[in-house]
Amino acid sequence: MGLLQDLEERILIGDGAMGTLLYSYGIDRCFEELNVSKPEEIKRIHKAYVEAGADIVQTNTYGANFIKLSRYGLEDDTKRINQEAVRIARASSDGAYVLGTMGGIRTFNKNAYSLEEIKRSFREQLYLLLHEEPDGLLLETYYDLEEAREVLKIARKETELPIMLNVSMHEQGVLQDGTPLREALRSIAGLGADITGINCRLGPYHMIEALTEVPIFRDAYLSVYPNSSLPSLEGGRLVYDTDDAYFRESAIQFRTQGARIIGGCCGTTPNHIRAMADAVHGLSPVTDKEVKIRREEEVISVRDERTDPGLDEIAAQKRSIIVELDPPKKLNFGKFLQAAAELKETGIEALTLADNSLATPRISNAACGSLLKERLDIRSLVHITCRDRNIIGLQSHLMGLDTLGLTDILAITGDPSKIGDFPGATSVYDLTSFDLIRLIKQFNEGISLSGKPLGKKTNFSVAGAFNPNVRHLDKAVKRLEKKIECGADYFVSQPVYSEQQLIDIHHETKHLKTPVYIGIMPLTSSRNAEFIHHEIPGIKLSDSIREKMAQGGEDKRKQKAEGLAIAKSLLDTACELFNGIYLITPFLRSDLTSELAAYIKQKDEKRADVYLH
Ligand SMILES: Cc1cc2nc3c(=O)[nH]c(=O)nc-3n(C[C@H](O)[C@H](O)[C@H](O)COP(=O)(O)OP(=O)(O)OC[C@H]3O[C@@H](n4cnc5c(N)ncnc54)[C@H](O)[C@@H]3O)c2cc1C
Ligand code: MET
Ligand SMILES: [Zn+2]
Repeated sequence: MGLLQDLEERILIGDGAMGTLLYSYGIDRCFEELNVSKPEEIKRIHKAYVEAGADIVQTNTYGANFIKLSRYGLEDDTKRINQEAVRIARASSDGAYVLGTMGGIRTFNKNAYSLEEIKRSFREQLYLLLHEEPDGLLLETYYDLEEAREVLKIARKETELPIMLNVSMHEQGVLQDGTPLREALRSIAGLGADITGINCRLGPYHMIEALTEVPIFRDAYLSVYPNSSLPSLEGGRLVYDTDDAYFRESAIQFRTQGARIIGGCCGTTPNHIRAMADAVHGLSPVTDKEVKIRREEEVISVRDERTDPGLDEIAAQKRSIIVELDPPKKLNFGKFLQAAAELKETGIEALTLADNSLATPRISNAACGSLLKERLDIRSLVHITCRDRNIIGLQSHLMGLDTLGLTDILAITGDPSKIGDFPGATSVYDLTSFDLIRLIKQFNEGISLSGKPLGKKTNFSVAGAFNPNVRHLDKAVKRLEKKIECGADYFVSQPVYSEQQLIDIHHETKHLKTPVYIGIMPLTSSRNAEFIHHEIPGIKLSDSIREKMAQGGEDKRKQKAEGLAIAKSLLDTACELFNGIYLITPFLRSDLTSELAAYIKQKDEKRADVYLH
């Protein structure tokens, strides 16, 4: 009898975790490779599950695909690892069905691998498994519905063997893109999976609750493979609680919810499987159930009114000056506040607050922005890098900024940590700057990264970074276009040190509908000029600028005067071409940027005079 005919009659028991039982071989090693190096061990585990009552065993091939094996340099062994896996499972199955297992690749980050790469890797493993003639396929732990659908289409085309596809929920009843579980499973059944359900990430409680909202489909059986519990971290290892009695009770409830295959995922052991097999032994499958109607989706229409126009809106209409003032590296806040107050007097629109620029810790810019707002009524443009926070931290930070009323954000990748004070520090990069811009705009719709309602729509206006100091300006502009597609409202550029470059940038960006704040940073000394010329990638100062700065010698007043004269000359051109001016304060020298801001104001007033008379 085949698996599907058997399922018509009765509930079948799946096996439990493989990976968890192999932790003793080292948490960072490739468990699938053990099919080749320790086949007896894998056999022992399969046998233990069959003895415990599993009707179905899955091959130890969860990550035996090109993408995952290449993390261990084992991609050339894909064939052998998969071949051996089916043979081992068959040899230890004692008549239980053997399913060739393939695991999902994508987690929350769709960009980590392209769909094409995933499909190629999947196809290879699929053919290898099918060649060994398993009794069916198990596609499991799919967090990403798009990926699940795509690989299922491939598998369905290639084989008539039974296919089970299990997704993993982001949270109870919802996938990571916000799709309700019910819809996700329905769509999988619609693509021809014979069995569909859930596995991993959550334990029995949330899976039972989630299944109450899922009907018993006509065209596919339901499956459920819970984790044993939430894991805790002990001595660098994930440790799961085990409670067989709880699993016995849970199996009864899975049956009530219409599950036709009941197994276990991470943390489960043969004891859990035995408990569940005993619990449903001899009980007929449930074919009818009352489906809980999902509570109405929370409708979010609340949005705080914005009191100020966005910095993009201002620059679209008139001169707008923003000034970067880096949060202090030390806990003395006085000089920073004093500089901010001085700059405020010049009538600038906002201060921009870097996020640990040059990968060096500074006082949190959210704290600085909040203080500036409260004490000096200054608007802040808060930079956010993708370097220092994972997607949990980034979302928490965004919620915090909204709570503090800091609604202007510059979304950037961040300087590489190896240039900073802590060269060995890990860099997170869960998101790219494109993803971060998209995420912020999603917050403006009141929706978190996972598609969960935030209870309120945020009101962020988002800038992207623009680095024109590259060999191919057109490529940099293409990045801007992509950032606009992601939702960027305007751009803020790296400093520019040549009039011709200002003209070129204007020419290349004037088709964009979003304003550009062009960066101008006064030079402070000849050494500073030489450093920028030789050590900052992409920036080349003209000979005449370097000579002028060199003429200042060691005389601080002369240096200042030269630096300001050069910046003013650049501003003469920049102000003709761009409404948005971004002045960068070097080393908290707000005397320099204050003077430049005043210079622009004066020029603009003069120009208005000319225009009026
Ligand atoms: C206005 C401004 C403010 C900044 N503030 C901070 C800050 O507060 N904290 C901080 O740590 N860093 C800051 N940076 C530095 C910035 O994060 C780094 O320069 C980073 O390497 C580039 O990030 P991005 O967001 O500008 O570029 P992205 O467009 O996200 O670029 C990401 C990657 O692509 C590369 N790239 C960009 N353009 C091109 C191109 N044309 N061709 C090929 N490759 C390209 C970049 O080198 C980078 O590796 C700031 C930069 C700017 C312009
Ligand atoms: N079924 C596989 C195992 O138990 C994968 C579980 S989900 C990461 O190892
Ligand atoms: Zn799992």
